[in-house]
Amino acid sequence: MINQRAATGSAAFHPLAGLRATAHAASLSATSRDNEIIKIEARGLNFFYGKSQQLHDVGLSIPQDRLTAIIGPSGCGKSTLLRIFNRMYSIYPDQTATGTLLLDGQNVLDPNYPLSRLRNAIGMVFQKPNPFPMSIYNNVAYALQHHEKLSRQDLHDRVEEALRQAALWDEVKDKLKDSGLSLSGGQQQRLCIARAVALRPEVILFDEPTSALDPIATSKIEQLFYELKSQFTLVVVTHSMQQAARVSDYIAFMYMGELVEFGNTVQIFERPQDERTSAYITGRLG
Ligand SMILES: Nc1ncnc2c1ncn2[C@@H]1O[C@H](COP(=O)(O)OP(=O)(O)OP(=O)(O)O)[C@@H](O)[C@H]1O
Repeated sequence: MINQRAATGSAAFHPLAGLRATAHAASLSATSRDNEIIKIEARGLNFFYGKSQQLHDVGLSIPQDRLTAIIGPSGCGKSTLLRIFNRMYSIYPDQTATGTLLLDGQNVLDPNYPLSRLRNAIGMVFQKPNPFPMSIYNNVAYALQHHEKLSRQDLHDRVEEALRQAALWDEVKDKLKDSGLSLSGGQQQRLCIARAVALRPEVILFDEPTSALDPIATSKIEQLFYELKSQFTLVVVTHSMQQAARVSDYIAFMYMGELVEFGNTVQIFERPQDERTSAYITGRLG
């Protein structure tokens, strides 16, 4: 595997199109998806809400320690696909997924696959920041205490580590006992990210994580993605093509329940292979 981290970590932005600057583009074109370690792989994935099929034969490979953006018009199935990755749909009795979904080569749709393993491996951050109605400290400590037996000092260290990873520590270190709900929207979302990373998952799913935030808060979260992907595989559903161009290494373009195209970000924007992808990124579809 060719290591792209150095290039992605320092990536500047293309002044016109929002695509990353030349150095990063060169590294992407020199590295095909085949050279990546695949973290999640879907094969022949179908999804049904009751009898209504909303995903059709989806296949894709999500590389480890990269950011993959899922884009496409409203209702094309982006969130539905994301929620299969952690089997979140399975709490609803009428929702069914068929096909194969491999996490590190093991099929998580197999009923024998331990849900606890999936919960440990995959964290999720939602569109609307949803801190628990408790202190900033306890928002992060709560799940940790239930997952692991930690001494008081170790718990504190893990909370601090997670808040630092979410780029929130400096803003909250003097008010850890304040309510999580007293923070701004952007800070609340970073608190939710801290809550997710504290459990040390391998993959973090983000469902439209910035669509409820202002541009400055959005920009902080986008910067954070660069830090996080050195340790976690990130999958981000976004409505914003500009955001996908700014932050992603790979893009999955969906249309009407199908995965139309998957490729590295520069290829998708500069050389889309499918007419529907081309129409979407140029604003003719959507
Ligand atoms: N609980 C549900 N029951 C029945 N159909 C649903 C349900 N949730 C979503 N759908 C349908 O499944 C399709 C895909 O929805 P999904 O939310 O995955 O799309 P999306 O691409 O994430 O959309 P958006 O960008 O608007 O959030 C849509 O046609 C939607 O109406």
